[in-house]
Amino acid sequence: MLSLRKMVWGWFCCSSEEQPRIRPNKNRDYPWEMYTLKELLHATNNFHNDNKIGEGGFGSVYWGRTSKGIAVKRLKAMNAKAEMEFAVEVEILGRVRHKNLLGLRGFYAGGDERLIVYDYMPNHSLITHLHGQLAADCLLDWSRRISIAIGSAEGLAAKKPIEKLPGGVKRDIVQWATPYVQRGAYDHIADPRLKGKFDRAQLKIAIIVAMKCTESNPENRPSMLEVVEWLKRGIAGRKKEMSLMVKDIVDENEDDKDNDDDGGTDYEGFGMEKIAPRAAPRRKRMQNN
Ligand SMILES: Nc1ncnc2c1ncn2[C@@H]1O[C@H](COP(=O)(O)OP(=O)(O)OP(=O)(O)O)[C@@H](O)[C@H]1O
Repeated sequence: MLSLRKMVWGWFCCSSEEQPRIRPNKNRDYPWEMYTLKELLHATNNFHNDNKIGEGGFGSVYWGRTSKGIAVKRLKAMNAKAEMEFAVEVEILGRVRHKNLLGLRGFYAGGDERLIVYDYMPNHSLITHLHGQLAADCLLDWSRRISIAIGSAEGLAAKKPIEKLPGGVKRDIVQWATPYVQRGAYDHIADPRLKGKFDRAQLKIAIIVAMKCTESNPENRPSMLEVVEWLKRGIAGRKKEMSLMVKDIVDENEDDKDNDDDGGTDYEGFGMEKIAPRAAPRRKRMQNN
């Protein structure tokens, strides 16, 4: 992965010409198109605010119309990080076609403007369905949630090489769940809106896999192919493996506590704010699941 990073860095970092260095490859390794700025300005009504459909860490996303609906991400301030985001996104997403991965249609790079063009996804994001404005309309039941988890893992497994999360990001994602895992109280981690309607064995494996994926040491994390296999095959025949994984999680948590000298999380280098860890939930009755 490092070599890929360097490669794309080299392509973009020093580029100040109007023409981008990436060009469509005639042998079809790269199926993306190169758009002109004029085409994308026209499609998005000059990036009109009414066309804006979202905002991410690196820029705004606009709905646009060409022959079909497109979403155009317009990167804000061009700096080294934004160049990297652009290069990695075009290079990695552009190479992979998978039914569960957002299709990258093409890009524009010229001067200070970096635009990435995707298929338009009309059904909103997963987070909108789970916690946002659509959460009240229709509850995603357990079987749909687990099939989305498996589908996402399959999509990520297809998208290789993929960078592993750097160490240190664990707490914000799953740290709050650790005390429950230590006590085997998996039910407490489930979304209360499911009202207990979930497959307990699947829930348990999903939680353990999520925790393994965020281990501090990237080398201890499973590959996405392993994740797919665990989520699909479940606990059957691997109880021992599961209990070893839980032990690892508990041990790692103890190590984290020992190394934690200021009570905060070290996000330096990730462009994220320092966030205080969530308070451990009050101890409840032990549950064996
Ligand atoms: N292809 C798309 N179709 C429809 N809406 C999209 C599309 N791509 C992005 N969006 C909307 O724009 C928002 C911002 O997307 P963007 O990819 O910039 O950021 P992100 O994935 O949320 O976060 P990050 O910047 O960290 O990658 C999304 O949350 C979504 O609502």
